[in-house]
Amino acid sequence: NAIDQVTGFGKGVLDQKQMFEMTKGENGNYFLFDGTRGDGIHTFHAQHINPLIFNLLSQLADYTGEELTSDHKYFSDPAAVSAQVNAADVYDYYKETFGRDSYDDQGAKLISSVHVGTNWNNAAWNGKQMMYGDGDGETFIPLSGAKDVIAHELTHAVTDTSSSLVYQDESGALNESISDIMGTMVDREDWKMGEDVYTPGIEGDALRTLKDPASYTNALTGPYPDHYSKRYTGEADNGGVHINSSINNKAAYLISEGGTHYGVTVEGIGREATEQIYYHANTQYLTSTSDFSMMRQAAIEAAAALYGESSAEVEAVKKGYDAVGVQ
Ligand SMILES: Cc1cccc(C(=O)O)c1OC(=O)C1CC1
Ligand SMILES: [Zn+2]
Repeated sequence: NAIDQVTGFGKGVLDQKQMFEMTKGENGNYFLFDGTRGDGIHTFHAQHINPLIFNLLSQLADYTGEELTSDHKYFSDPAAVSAQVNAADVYDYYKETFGRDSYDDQGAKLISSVHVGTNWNNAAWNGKQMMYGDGDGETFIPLSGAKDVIAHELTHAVTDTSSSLVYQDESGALNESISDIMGTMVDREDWKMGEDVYTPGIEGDALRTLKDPASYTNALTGPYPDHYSKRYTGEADNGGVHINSSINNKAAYLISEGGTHYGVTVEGIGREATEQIYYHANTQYLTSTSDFSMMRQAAIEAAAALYGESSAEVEAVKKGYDAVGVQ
């Protein structure tokens, strides 16, 4: 309860000093439970269990890894410190920006497990909790170190408790895109995804970019698609959910920042209106099988409900989707 809440200290994955809420147990040990947000934020150590096994244990037995304790107020596990701090920041973003109390709007406990697998270059929301790999040190450093990654994973949980967009083909690409959009909204400084934990040896790159997706390439399609006519139609990656997400990502970027794309000029409406439109589209208009055309319609309806039928916001949404070839 509240009296056990104390301030913890530690360094994050990027070696930054962090302070965070944690709990003092009866035996005087401290552990990474923040009881001040919803039903709590709790970070555990997965002991490098194989990711598939960990995922199974998590689904079948609510297994969450081992408690991380410290006999004083300093925590020395950077991956765990970053997971706890970034989860709290993302909780605060959803509460302050949209009035949403955790991913289910019922205060659901935010559980993260770090050190999943060995040098695992992945992060995931597994339907019950977040799982973070340590990365292999070349492609990734511990993935809980990036706020946009945690916002991406937690937005998968928001999507699963709202539109439930099926993680396949066009609905799956929208599921992915909404996670990227919220990731870049929480980590407000840029339009890149994962830049803080991706390829420590290379400056300025990222896992994906929303600003100019075609400037990055991937193994499946080469340049990421920035127009519906360039979408990937193969089977890999659940029908290209991490590929075709770039088409909707580009639309969102244009709606927020404006620009001219394939001859279509969009007057940007800014991050604040854009995040509201996508949050309302995801929680009130989209359904589990929505495709790109329905995404356009849902964003128009959300903008009209929020700002008026003949608002600049509605106009920007229409032009943004015109620019990426989605009617
Ligand atoms: C690193 C990674 C691998 C596979 C799936 C995801 C996934 O969560 O879709 C993933 O995490 C991300 O994409 C976050 C945004 C950087
Ligand atoms: Zn994702």
